[in-house]
Amino acid sequence: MRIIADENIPLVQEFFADIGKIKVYLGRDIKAKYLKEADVLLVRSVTQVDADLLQHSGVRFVGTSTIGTDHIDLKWLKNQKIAFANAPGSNAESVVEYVLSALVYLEEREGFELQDKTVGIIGAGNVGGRLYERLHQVGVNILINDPPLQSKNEQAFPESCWADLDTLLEQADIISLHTPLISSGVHPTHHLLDKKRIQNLAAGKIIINSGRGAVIDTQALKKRLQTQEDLLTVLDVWEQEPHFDAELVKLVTLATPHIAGYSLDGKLRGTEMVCQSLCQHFGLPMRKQLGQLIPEPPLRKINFSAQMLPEQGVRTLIRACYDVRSDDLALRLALRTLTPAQAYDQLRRDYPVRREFANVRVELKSKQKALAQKLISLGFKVKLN
Ligand SMILES: NC(=O)c1ccc[n+]([C@@H]2O[C@H](COP(=O)([O-])OP(=O)(O)OC[C@H]3O[C@@H](n4cnc5c(N)ncnc54)[C@H](O)[C@@H]3O)[C@@H](O)[C@H]2O)c1
Ligand SMILES: O=C(O)[C@H](O)[C@H](O)COP(=O)(O)O
Repeated sequence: MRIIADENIPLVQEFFADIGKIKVYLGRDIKAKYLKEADVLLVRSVTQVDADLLQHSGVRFVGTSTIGTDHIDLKWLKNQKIAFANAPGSNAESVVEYVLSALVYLEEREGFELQDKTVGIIGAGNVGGRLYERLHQVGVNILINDPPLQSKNEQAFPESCWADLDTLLEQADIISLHTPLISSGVHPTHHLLDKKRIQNLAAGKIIINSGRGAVIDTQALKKRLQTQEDLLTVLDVWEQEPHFDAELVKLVTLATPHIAGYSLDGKLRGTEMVCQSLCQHFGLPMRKQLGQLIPEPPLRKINFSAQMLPEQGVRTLIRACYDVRSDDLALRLALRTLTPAQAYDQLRRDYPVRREFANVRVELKSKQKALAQKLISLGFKVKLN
């Protein structure tokens, strides 16, 4: 089997070398001419997969080791009977940890307690649903907007959580977007936060977008931020990536180059899931397991003394695992010398190893039960001594 793959798929050789002959390219450089003889195409989100790329190829299976599929022409693949797999949920935990890191930063900077705020989650699937679980367990009030899910399964969340979009935008202090990018149909998400909704947002709201850039009309957001500096904004995703608006970066509170899902655990889960789907499709045995291949985390254990207060403990740990400020700073520094597209590709290619909270075992004294409960709710492993 001949496999063409994005070189930024981690452990691509380890997972796929015994299945076929692999040739890797930069995702943006994968061209139709390289695919003529190929059977399998493995991509990430930067490769547009459509008729232009595949119509003269022999590709029978396309895998994207990402959650999002807006870079894939799914309808065309289906019509051509080309098998397809993505990696649902693979990096959902990583995105949730990104949001938590942003929230603890904003909490400290702005001097509020998350427990006193209402968080509105728009899109409550793998990412939004997990975020709900984490925040709900630590006592945060939550509203949810997800019409497709609500119509399928009203019981997915308590009745009091469901809100229509405009009610959520009005009542939530913090709004976190986790929908796919959908441009047509009954529930499109393209510019879901349009000019009018952005203008109507009350001062002081926090907007976090780690879904897809074009779910917000970012030109309207830019205008609002230029005229009234009264919103706090965290943007991981942008319109027109990688050619995003560097002026908008200057106006937002935290700006990162689409790395919310970039924990090593999340990326590797994506590789493994696509490998599993490929093996299943071709009736091959799955010889590799992530558990055998994933490296040891750099931080494995943290020991807190009895003096550690719950709030301080939570912040310290979240930052020890992942501090979103470092990604924000790296982007702002890179933009001093590079174009947005150069900065975007370079920072994502050279992304430092980031591991998920569950890799860290926190040792506490047996009387620190309140802190233990909070940490478990946020995804850490805890041992009481
Ligand atoms: N920034 C990153 O690094 C990163 C990482 C992973 C995923 N993502 C993005 O986040 C998206 C969500 O990921 P997920 O794993 O939760 O996907 P998912 O498919 O599990 O959940 C998406 C949810 O959005 C809901 N939805 C669809 N249209 C909606 C609408 N108009 N209004 C409100 N809700 C709507 C769906 O019903 C679903 O419940 C992905 O599609 C991807 O675009 C970004
Ligand atoms: O959809 C996803 O899984 C994420 O957006 C993912 O993190 C994108 O990563 P990329 O493929 O752009 O490297």
